[in-house]
Amino acid sequence: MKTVLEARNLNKYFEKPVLFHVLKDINFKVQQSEFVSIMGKSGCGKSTLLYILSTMDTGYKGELYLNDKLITGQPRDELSYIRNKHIGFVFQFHYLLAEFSVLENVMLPAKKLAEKSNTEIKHDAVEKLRILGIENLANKKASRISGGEKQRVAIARALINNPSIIMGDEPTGNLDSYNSENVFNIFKQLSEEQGLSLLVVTHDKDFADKTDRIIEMGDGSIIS
Ligand SMILES: Nc1ncnc2c1ncn2[C@@H]1O[C@H](COP(=O)(O)OP(=O)(O)OP(=O)(O)O)[C@@H](O)[C@H]1O
Repeated sequence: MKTVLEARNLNKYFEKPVLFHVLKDINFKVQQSEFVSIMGKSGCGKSTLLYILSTMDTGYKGELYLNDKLITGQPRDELSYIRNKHIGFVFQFHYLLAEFSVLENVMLPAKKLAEKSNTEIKHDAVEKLRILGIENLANKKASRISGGEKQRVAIARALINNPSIIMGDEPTGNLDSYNSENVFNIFKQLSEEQGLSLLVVTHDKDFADKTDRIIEMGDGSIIS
């Protein structure tokens, strides 16, 4: 089985207002096609960990590998490239551009990467919308669709560059139970059918119980 993401001995300290050891010897792997959730009480360090795993925060000790490549210590522009190319993000709030169409929103990360023509990007974006069952929304303004639809558009946008892993920070935190289940089913399908790995921070026990594995954090450590 191929390892997509690996954290080795991650430690993180906040220095202000007082020295605080927020992440303590975090070690884990996420395999290809694996759907993993991270749970733990408020303040135990989940967001801090996700910020490091997503390559946004470089102020930590230990090593981070993506597709067996050492990420730690890479220059800032390389990290930005890696983030855009290999990691898809889905947040609690969708951060779609309200005045842009659904299709334009989905195309944006691929335009930023600038490895394909506009025609190819458009074709890919329509394909992602089709996978999510919302190709009929392509030309609607992002401000004119429902909350559940917006989150599906956000997932399509996260998929546009064919990432190795999708990271989610409370992706169902703002949704009702019907739409939460919908998002879960989409993630499950992506892992099973497209071989995508998923790593999702959630407070939703029902959601986490259905994933392949739960990483339980407590007080900055992995406790199970
Ligand atoms: N920039 C910072 N400086 C100092 N302390 C911080 C900083 N950011 C977070 N913390 C502290 O680090 C700890 C972990 O915070 P973090 O946001 O990672 O927790 P969390 O598990 O994601 O919580 P929640 O579930 O409420 O989102 C908390 O005690 C928080 O107060």
